[in-house]
Amino acid sequence: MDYLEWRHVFKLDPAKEISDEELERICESGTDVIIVGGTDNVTLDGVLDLLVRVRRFEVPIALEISNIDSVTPGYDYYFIPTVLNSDDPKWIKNLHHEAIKEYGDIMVWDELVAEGYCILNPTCKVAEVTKAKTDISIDDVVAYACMAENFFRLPVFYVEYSGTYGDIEVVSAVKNELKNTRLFYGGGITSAKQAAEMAKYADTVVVGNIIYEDLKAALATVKAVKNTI
Ligand SMILES: CC(C)=CCC/C(C)=C/CC/C(C)=C/CC/C(C)=C/CC/C(C)=C/CC/C(C)=C/CC/C(C)=C/COP(=O)(O)OP(=O)(O)O
Ligand SMILES: O=P(O)(O)OC[C@@H](O)CO
Ligand SMILES: [Mg+2]
Repeated sequence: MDYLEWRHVFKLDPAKEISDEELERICESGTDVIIVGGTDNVTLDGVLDLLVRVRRFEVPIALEISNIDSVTPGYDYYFIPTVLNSDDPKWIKNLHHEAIKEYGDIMVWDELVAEGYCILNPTCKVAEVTKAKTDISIDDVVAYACMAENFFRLPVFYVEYSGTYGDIEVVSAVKNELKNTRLFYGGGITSAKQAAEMAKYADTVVVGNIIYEDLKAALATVKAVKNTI
């Protein structure tokens, strides 16, 4: 699977506006993939609009499913989050159970990539929605990573600080733990310097909100990540 080689990801939120010119710069930036995803106001219209517009370019496109009503065929990959540090089974496995019961027969399993999320910014929307337990120690996070890799055998463990720059100690401890599962880091990257710092530990660095706030700064993260070994 190509995602094993991705170093840099731009995450586009289907609930937010982006002009054709800005989108072209993102798609032609040298990023490895565009992931389409967000927490709320994710609609089928928004998901289809980005699919059609990004398809004009060569970059692969993945949908990170946040609700079942906005899923459409046509994406290269489907990323399925399960929030390991949520206290509500809905976000760990119940929505997934419902989806598989309803659509299991038509699913193309090879296109699906399960992601074990550990959400660590207490004030972000996704933490609030999924009732994530964010006040946890580094040892707790490392244990979730170990669980993702060795117990559930998930291909991706996602350290999520959505909206705020994360703790490098946490990311580095998780990296030391993981052998096969890929480490995605996302949250609060606003500069090339921060992107390069996280790229020292994370296999894949995800850049989201800054696209909508400072496109030039967002574009600079691509080279920063790619140049970090
Ligand atoms: C070809 C075809 C149609 C195939 C698909 C078949 C199919 C139906 C497959 C579904 C398989 C399946 C098991 C689906 C699971 C369904 C589901 C709804 C699961 C729940 C996923 C989940 C836990 C969502 C919670 C939210 C979450 C973790 C979202 C990820 C994105 C994220 C963290 C965004 C960050 O938030 P953002 O919006 O950026 O925040 P700000 O606005 O504050 O920036
Ligand atoms: O939007 P930011 O804070 O860059 O976070 C990226 C991504 O991890 C969100 O799911
Ligand atoms: Mg966002």
